[in-house]
Amino acid sequence: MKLENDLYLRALRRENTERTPVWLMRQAGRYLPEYRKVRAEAGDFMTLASTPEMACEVTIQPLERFPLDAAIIFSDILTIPDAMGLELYFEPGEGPRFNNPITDEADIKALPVPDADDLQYVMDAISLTTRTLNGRVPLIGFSGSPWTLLTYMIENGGSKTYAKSKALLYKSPELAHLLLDKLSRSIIKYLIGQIQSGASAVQIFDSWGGVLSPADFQTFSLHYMQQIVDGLKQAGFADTPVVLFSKGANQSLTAMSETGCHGLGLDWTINIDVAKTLTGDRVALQGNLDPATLYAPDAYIDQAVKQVLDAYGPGPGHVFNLGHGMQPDMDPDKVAVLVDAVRRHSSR
Ligand SMILES: Cc1c2[nH]c(c1CCC(=O)O)Cc1[nH]c(c(CCC(=O)O)c1C)Cc1[nH]c(c(CCC(=O)O)c1C)Cc1[nH]c(c(C)c1CCC(=O)O)C2
Repeated sequence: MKLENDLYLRALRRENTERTPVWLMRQAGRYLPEYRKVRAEAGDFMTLASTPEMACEVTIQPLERFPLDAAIIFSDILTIPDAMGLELYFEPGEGPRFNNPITDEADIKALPVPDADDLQYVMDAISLTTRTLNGRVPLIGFSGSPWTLLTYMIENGGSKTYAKSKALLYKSPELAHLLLDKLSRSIIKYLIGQIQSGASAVQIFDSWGGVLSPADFQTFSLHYMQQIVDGLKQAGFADTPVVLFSKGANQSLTAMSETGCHGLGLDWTINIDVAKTLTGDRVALQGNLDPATLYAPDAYIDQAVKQVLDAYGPGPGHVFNLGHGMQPDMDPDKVAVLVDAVRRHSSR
């Protein structure tokens, strides 16, 4: 499909753009009253995510308010563990949980590697959203990284210490590798299905890559993201941009830039000019305003946006974003201020 606005894809390919494209992680969600309305009609999160008409509607909601340069399909990273049979649900106020958590070695050995068909509702949501967008902006597909999905599966939800996940890595590394390998094979199929359904680029959320030491990050996270980048290329999707976002893993940015991915997402704890030096001209960079900046007065947001743009400089390969996702208590009007600031300060 011919895109009316392909700034995001051109920036990921490090081509010159007339201004810096912008989208925001978690741009659809609870900070938008129109999201909360559809969410209430759906009843629970999985009904919302697995009903293509609803997923399409909430994907497009932020684009109706703000002139964003990309949409990201409304779904969740935990759809793969769900399709593996763990049965995802959300406990209000407690975050994600599984009805069938992993309890022992046999559970890991018995896990299937789902096909894209086993996540047909995601494929249907992507095709419907691509058709509805009708070329307005690119649609981003996504998945969790193998390591980040492992943590949710092993901890049965979020964690502060990742004690069970790390114990698995150190006590039973072969079992950890078996699980990470099953996850990366599932993710390759899932992302191929998403691209075939209409996604123009894919992002891998390695939200908890930063809780590993750099050496463990290499062995248990980056190695498997590399398999995914290679797997997509081998399957004939070398032209579809892949963005890796490992939060808190800035020490490994150079290694990540050597995987053959197109772009790296940055959290806000590194200056983007430093990241540029570490990654050379190998990748585009996405980021990296501290999301908490959205709690600041408008003039502060405006200047903070300008600082990130100035630090990156005028060269190609920058996609503006936050360093992590939007929070439910953020004010939508502040997003308008941010997006306007990116457009004004980056016009060339
Ligand atoms: C770690 C992670 C998850 N999910 C995701 C990540 C990686 C990104 C990150 O690091 O923030 C990814 C995700 N989750 C969601 C999206 C939608 C697309 C978008 O960015 O707009 C994306 C890209 C929707 C969602 N996924 C979820 C919500 C909120 C649930 C709701 O509306 O009830 C949304 C909008 C649920 C979810 N899903 C997850 C958590 C921790 C939660 C919050 C639980 C809670 O606070 O109750 C796991």
